[in-house]
Amino acid sequence: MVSESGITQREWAKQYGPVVRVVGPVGIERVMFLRPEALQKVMVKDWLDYPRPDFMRKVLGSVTGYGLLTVTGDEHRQMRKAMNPAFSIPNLTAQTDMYYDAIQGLVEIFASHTDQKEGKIIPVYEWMSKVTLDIICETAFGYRTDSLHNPHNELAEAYEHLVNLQSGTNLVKFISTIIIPGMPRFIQSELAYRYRTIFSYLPLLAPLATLVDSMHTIKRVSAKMVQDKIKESIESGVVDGDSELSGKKDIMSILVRARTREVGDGYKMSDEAMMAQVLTFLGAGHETTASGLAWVCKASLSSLSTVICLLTFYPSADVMVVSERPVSQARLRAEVTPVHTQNPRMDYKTLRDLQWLDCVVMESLRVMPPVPLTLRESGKSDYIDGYYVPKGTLFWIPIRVINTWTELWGEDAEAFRPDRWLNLPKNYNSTFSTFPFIAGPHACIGKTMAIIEMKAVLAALIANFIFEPAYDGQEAQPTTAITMKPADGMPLKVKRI
Ligand code: HEM
Repeated sequence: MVSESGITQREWAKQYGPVVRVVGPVGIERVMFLRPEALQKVMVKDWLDYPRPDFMRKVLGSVTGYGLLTVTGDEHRQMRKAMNPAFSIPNLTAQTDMYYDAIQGLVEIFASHTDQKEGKIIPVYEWMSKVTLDIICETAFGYRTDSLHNPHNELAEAYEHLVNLQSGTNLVKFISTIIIPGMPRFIQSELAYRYRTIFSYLPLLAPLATLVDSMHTIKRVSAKMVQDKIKESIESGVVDGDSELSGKKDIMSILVRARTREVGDGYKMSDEAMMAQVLTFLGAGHETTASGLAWVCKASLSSLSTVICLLTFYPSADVMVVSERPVSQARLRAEVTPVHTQNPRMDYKTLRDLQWLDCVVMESLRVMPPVPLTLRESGKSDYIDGYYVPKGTLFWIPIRVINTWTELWGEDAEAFRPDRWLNLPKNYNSTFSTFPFIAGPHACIGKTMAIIEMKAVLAALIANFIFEPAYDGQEAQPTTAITMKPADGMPLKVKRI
């Protein structure tokens, strides 16, 4: 069993093909399907019959609240309908400029840390985490965190502790405690917070001490953000019928304005649901984008690091051949620099239309998806892809395996090769051939925002800096847990251009 996320499943797919069934230690059946028709049935057509498993909702709920990421059925449908307008293209277009104060801060910090000759080794993931936290707080809540300049920002510190808990062992410990009846409610209580240090003395419960402590801070800050938004909307006299784009453009302001209208069948988002969305956006939209950016930096910012990265991820002779193709760095800088020089605050449309930037970001999300795997459970017995799947079966939705399936992407499927996006495989399916944001009613609501945000940060970095491996033989070290972040914080040598 390989510990890196999605790798074991990939080996199984290579050995057994697109349908794999595993019987676990206590007889629990797990299955994995790769073909588009099977994914279409489970994730799109019959999605209500294949919900997220209960334990997964409890784990996610304890960190991201009971918002869009955890609710299901009708409640999910209503909530999603209420939230979709806040993620519309016109709104994203209006929001893109809000990314740039944080991006400019990041560029200035990197510039002050580095020079043109020697460069300096910078823990890239740490800074990606700060810039994405500042961007999500600004765009989602109109709240200035400025964790880039404030190393002790309480929200940034709380998330750092929480994210550092991510490991396969901690996840197993956490799942086995969270399924105890009453536990999800208990760990959110004041009592658990007051006596949290006791957890650290009990090996199975030790990670809970950090979780309870961090979540207490995150919830306190989040509650203040929601209260401020509601107060602001009352003071500014939000009236029924205000359009999404009138007034403030952050997502919460739009949701507060949307509360003055019903989305049909009498649904209006409660204060509690608003609070859950804050936790959801912070939990789902921050670490994922930070990891995505860290991987794309490693994969694309210098031809040298691209070679090393390819050798590291995929140490095979084939890949070495691939890495000798004219690759990303020079091409990306040549594309981005003239546009960036004209206007460093590139708008939505410019970022969307830069072709090689798009290839690089999409290829990185394909090969190193920040969420490498998710789960579903069958609520009914049925045939899928010709196989009988009984009710109660656990499904791996093996995002990383789907993204690098040789049957579709060819023999070099695991190689980072952005130019494949200029000539997609004949049987490429835009919904099911790459799955970093999954598909169907539970598909990532922040997909377009995440891609545009990654492009904006990457474009600013590539126009200003050269990135190289921090040391000879540097290897990519993906963690194995819910998200796939670099275990070593991804140190890279950064030089000013
Ligand atoms: C590169 C960055 C991102 C990646 C790879 C990513 C990936 C995903 C994936 C795989 C899911 C489905 C999880 C499941 O159902 O098992 C998801 C759901 C979700 N994501 Fe993202 N995400 C990213 C960024 C964001 C951002 C920026 C936001 C918000 C601002 C966001 C908000 C959400 C929400 C609310 C859901 C739940 C959707 C629903 O069930 O209706 N994500 N994301």
